[in-house]
Formats: sequence, C-alpha cells, structure tokens
Amino acid sequence: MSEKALIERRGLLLVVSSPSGAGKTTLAKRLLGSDAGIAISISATTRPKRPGEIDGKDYHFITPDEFERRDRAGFFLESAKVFGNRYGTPKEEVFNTLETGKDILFDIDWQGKQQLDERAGGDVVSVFILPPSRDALEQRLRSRGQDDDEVIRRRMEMADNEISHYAEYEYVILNDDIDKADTQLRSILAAERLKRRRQTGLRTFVDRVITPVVPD
Ligand SMILES: Nc1nc2c(ncn2[C@@H]2O[C@H](COP(=O)(O)OP(=O)(O)O)[C@@H](O)[C@H]2O)c(=O)[nH]1
Ligand SMILES: Nc1ncnc2c1ncn2[C@@H]1O[C@H](COP(=O)(O)OP(=O)(O)O)[C@@H](O)[C@H]1O
Repeated sequence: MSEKALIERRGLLLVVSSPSGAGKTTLAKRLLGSDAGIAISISATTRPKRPGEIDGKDYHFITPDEFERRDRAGFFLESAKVFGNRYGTPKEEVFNTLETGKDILFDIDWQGKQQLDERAGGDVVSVFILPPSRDALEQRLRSRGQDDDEVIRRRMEMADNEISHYAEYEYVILNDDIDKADTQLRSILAAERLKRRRQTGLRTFVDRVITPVVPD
C-alpha cells in the first residue's frame, strides 16, 4: 500500500502454488507488473540457473554449501527440497517488504506453504493453481522449451504429489484461460485486502468521519 492510503492496512502473504507448468510464474508476473501494492519474495536456490534467468531477480542462485550455511544461521523463513534442489525464503527480505506496507507474493510449494502457515498464520492467503488437464500440463511444460523429455517425465510425476495438496489451500483457480485466471487471482487479492481485520487504521479513520453521538 502506498503512503497516501487513507486507511492503514496490514500486509498479507499471498502464497501461490501449483504443479510445475500450471502457470503460476505467468500469473505472478502479470500481477506484479500492474499492481504496485505487491512485491515478490525472491527465493534462494541451489538449482542451476536456466537460460534467461537473472541472479537476484528470478532467484538468488547459491551453492549447496552456502545454502546449508544460511539455513543453519536461521536466514530462511521457510525452506524445502524440491526436485532434488533446495529452496528457501530469505527472512529479512520479507520483513523489509512488509515494513514498506506492501503485500508479498510467494511462488513456493506446499511444504513452504505449511511452514508459512505455522509462522505467519493469519497473514497468509493461499491459492492453488490447477491445470485444465494432465495433457495440457505436459503440453505447457513442452511449449516452455526448458526441459528435456526425462526432466518433463519427472516433473509430471512430481505434479501428482503437488496436486494432492490442493485441499490445504483456501482458494483454487483452474487456469484454463490465462486472462480469466488472472482476473480471479486479482479478485481474491482485492477481497482479502478489504478484510476488516487487515484494515488496522479503520478505527482512526472512522473516528475522523463520524459525528460523535451525543447522549440527550
Ligand atoms: N518451499 C519453497 N518452494 C519454493 C521456493 N522457491 C520456489 N519453490 C518451488 O519450487 C518448485 C520448483 O521451482 P522452479 O525450480 O522455479 O521450477 P518451476 O517448476 O518451473 O517453477 C516450484 O513448485 C516452486 O514453487 C521456496 O523458497 N520455498
Ligand atoms: N492458461 C494458459 N493457457 C495456455 N498456456 C499457458 C496458460 N498459462 C500459462 N501458460 C503457459 O504454460 C507454460 C508454463 O507456465 P509457467 O507460468 O512457466 O508455469 P509454472 O510457473 O507454474 O511452472 C508457459 O509457457 C506459459 O506461457
């Protein structure tokens, strides 16, 4: 939220999970590109950088030893092993962003979501993105052009595991049409931002606008 907001609000943690290829990166980029009130949490990972990815923008790419060191030093708010690689959310970045009054989007898996629930409970809003079909998921993985057949086969196996956790999420979006899914994600965010308990400055605001009731 900007400094000019009329009513102060508590930032929320928007967690978006899905099997690989269902569209969460696409949805996240669209949202971040047009909503100044939300920033993305940039994870650290031990996985190799893909062509086109930028260190510090897509991920903080670090070695397994460095990950281990940071993990032991309590650097991560949550962490998990996915697809043989380690991923973690840097704690300090999250708190710095929340302090600026912004919401934060997390592109993390179900394991990370469970840990955020434990650590940030009421501030977490969780959304699971489903693909329209198994074939469509595989097709999207292929069209992305980043993985060979063997990696795609393993990703499809992993997809079953990720999808089996959909019921742990508050919201589920079926991404058969990217514009529709985009609108639905924005609607969730808009409604969650208006929750009374998140609007911490409501009392002060209302006190300023109402005429106090004077007893006879
Ligand atoms: N728990 C956790 N999961 C993460 C984190 N960063 C990314 N992930 C998840 O790790 C999985 C693999 O991500 P990635 O290597 O970018 O490949 P993708 O499948 O193409 O998105 C996805 O399910 C991400 O949501 C993190 O910091 N913590
Ligand atoms: N609704 C959709 N219809 C068709 N293709 C889509 C849709 N949503 C995403 N895609 C495409 O599917 C591929 C995987 O999407 P991506 O956002 O990278 O998934 P994820 O981050 O969940 O792994 C990308 O090439 C993306 O452009």
